[in-house]
Amino acid sequence: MQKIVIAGCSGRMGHALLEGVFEDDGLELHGALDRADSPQIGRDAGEQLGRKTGVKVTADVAAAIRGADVLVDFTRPEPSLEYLEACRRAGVKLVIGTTGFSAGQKQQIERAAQDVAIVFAPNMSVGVTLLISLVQAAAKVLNQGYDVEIIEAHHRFKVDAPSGTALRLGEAAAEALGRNLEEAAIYGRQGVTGERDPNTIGFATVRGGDVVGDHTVLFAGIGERMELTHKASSRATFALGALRAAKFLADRRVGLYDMQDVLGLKK
Ligand SMILES: NC(=O)C1=CN([C@@H]2O[C@H](COP(=O)(O)OP(=O)(O)OC[C@H]3O[C@@H](n4cnc5c(N)ncnc54)[C@H](OP(=O)(O)O)[C@@H]3O)[C@@H](O)[C@H]2O)C=CC1
Ligand SMILES: O=C(O)C1=N[C@H](C(=O)O)C[C@H](O)C1
Repeated sequence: MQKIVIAGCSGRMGHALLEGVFEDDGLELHGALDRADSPQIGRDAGEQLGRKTGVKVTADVAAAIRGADVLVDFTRPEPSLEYLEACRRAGVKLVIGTTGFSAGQKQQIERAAQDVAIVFAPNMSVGVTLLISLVQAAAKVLNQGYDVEIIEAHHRFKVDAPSGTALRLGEAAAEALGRNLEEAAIYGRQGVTGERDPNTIGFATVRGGDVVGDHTVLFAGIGERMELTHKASSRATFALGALRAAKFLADRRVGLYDMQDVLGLKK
């Protein structure tokens, strides 16, 4: 039985993860973290889902992870890095699904992975993990005369843009095309922009309503265009992927992994 701590347990993904843990006989809810000023602190972690778990929501990370196997984090970059350091010190493995990290913050995660095993991925769904490989394959063939544009749509509550997934898809395309995404990326256009630079990779962001998460990678040439699209219709897909990642970590002591490692898609 793997002992799981859920960080951000009162959030949208927190609830999906709790449901996933309740339905999995191989997993046990060991701890539940939320922000110190959350009204859920001190309440049973299952209360909002009509369940009694015996685990109280806390902001005390050291107490929550004591004796745990894996912390699963879907929060914000700042608390995520705080949990990362606590887990590194305590030898507790991590699944990090949070997005919106800066380059420096991502390096902090890389460094921590020298001491503890971590799965870090901006999208834990099987479909998007496969999409990353498909984009790499497509970009290698459509490497001349095709403009690459990435379009994503999410719910009105999302706080970071472009999505972590869109950025990862951009990295996959850039790598396959021999480009550096930092130099190639164009985040939105306005005014007299001039003709499109063929070396760029464009990003377009849509926010509205309850869209769970849509991503399209467009390869647009003269006379044809190809679109690779993934649409998530439930957060359960991300939660199941994250819990699969937690199980993958059972046999790993240190190292930084992504969902392609978890699904065995790396050559
Ligand atoms: N990798 C993947 O597959 C996926 C990644 N994500 C990412 O996961 C993250 C969370 O998404 P979502 O669940 O929709 O977001 P929510 O806002 O619904 O949940 C975030 C949770 O983190 C808590 N939180 C926020 N700020 C702090 C803080 N300073 N300290 C401690 N806890 C805090 C929130 O508490 P409170 O409600 O009290 O503010 C809440 O419980 C985002 O970065 C999102 O992009 C989302 C879906 C899939
Ligand atoms: O915030 C969300 O909801 C999601 N965030 C992730 C991202 O930024 O890529 C993954 C998913 O699309 C949902």
